Amino acid sequence: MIQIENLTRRYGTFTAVDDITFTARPGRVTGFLGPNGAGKSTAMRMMVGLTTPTSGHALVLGRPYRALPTPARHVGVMLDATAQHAGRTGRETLALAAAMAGMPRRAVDTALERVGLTPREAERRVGAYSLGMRQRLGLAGALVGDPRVLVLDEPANGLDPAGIRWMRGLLRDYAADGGTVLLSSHLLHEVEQIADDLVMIGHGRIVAQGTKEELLRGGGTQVGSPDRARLGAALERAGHEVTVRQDGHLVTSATAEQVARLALTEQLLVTDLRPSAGSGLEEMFLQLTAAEARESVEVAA
Ligand SMILES: Nc1ncnc2c1ncn2[C@@H]1O[C@H](COP(=O)(O)OP(=O)(O)OP(=O)(O)O)[C@@H](O)[C@H]1O
Repeated sequence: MIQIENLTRRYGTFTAVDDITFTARPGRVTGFLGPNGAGKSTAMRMMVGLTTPTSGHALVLGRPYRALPTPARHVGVMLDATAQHAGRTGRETLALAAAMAGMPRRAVDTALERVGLTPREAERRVGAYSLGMRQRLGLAGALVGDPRVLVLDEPANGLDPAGIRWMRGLLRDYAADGGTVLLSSHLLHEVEQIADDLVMIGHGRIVAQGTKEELLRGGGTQVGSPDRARLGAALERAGHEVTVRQDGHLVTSATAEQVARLALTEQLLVTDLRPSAGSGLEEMFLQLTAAEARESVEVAA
């Protein structure tokens, strides 16, 4: 379990992480999603004691990370897979991580097996690894202490679709055994494939959070109609939120059935009616982050 409460980090007058609160639960993979510069890495660094919060706190397994005895036995951390020492072999890198976690040497082989690096690959220098192999090695380093919690910054970066599927399987199994996984990404399709719960941030602030299903449901209904203006007005009179998309479709908080009933009552023609979630999390993510950007422009103005 990771509990983040009112976590804030300022650099001078710039607020990188702005009062975020969420919980990553055991048995779940939580995706921490946001565009570049949204504050994900800063928040994760605060979770693992590398950056001091300006205010608020982050608890891992009920304690601040720094108060955990032998933290690597409790929390597996991968912040930057490209930062590994290029001159060491994969096995040496893991042997060091295992020693620091106070784990026996066989933990190295177990971790290598878990991430699918062969003994031969493990004998090669990290400098010769592809980005995908480095991600696997980074993940092995996080797993070597057999922790109950994983904090992974952009773990899918550089993985091909088969690699992403593999990682999804690994993290799902880990969560199914009761583990807690928090992973960040700036790519929606990655998180969509891997996570159960989502926390989206933009400009340091949380713009949406919930289960993936909840957030998809929250996408509303899209409707096409030659009587768009009248249908939009009728939906608003009935208390539903309505926005007009660039392609002229309405997106409303009403369900498809509510739209259909209203159109029938009002004698309006509907030419397209479907859950807006069909357009994927991506549109919602873009809308949310765009809204966040507009808001900060307004605040700044
Ligand atoms: N030490 C620092 N001093 C000043 N500003 C910083 C510092 N660390 C981060 N920032 C700023 O905080 C903001 C958030 O950065 P952060 O790296 O947390 O974002 P991110 O969501 O992880 O982005 P990315 O996906 O690009 O890694 C950025 O504008 C960054 O420039």
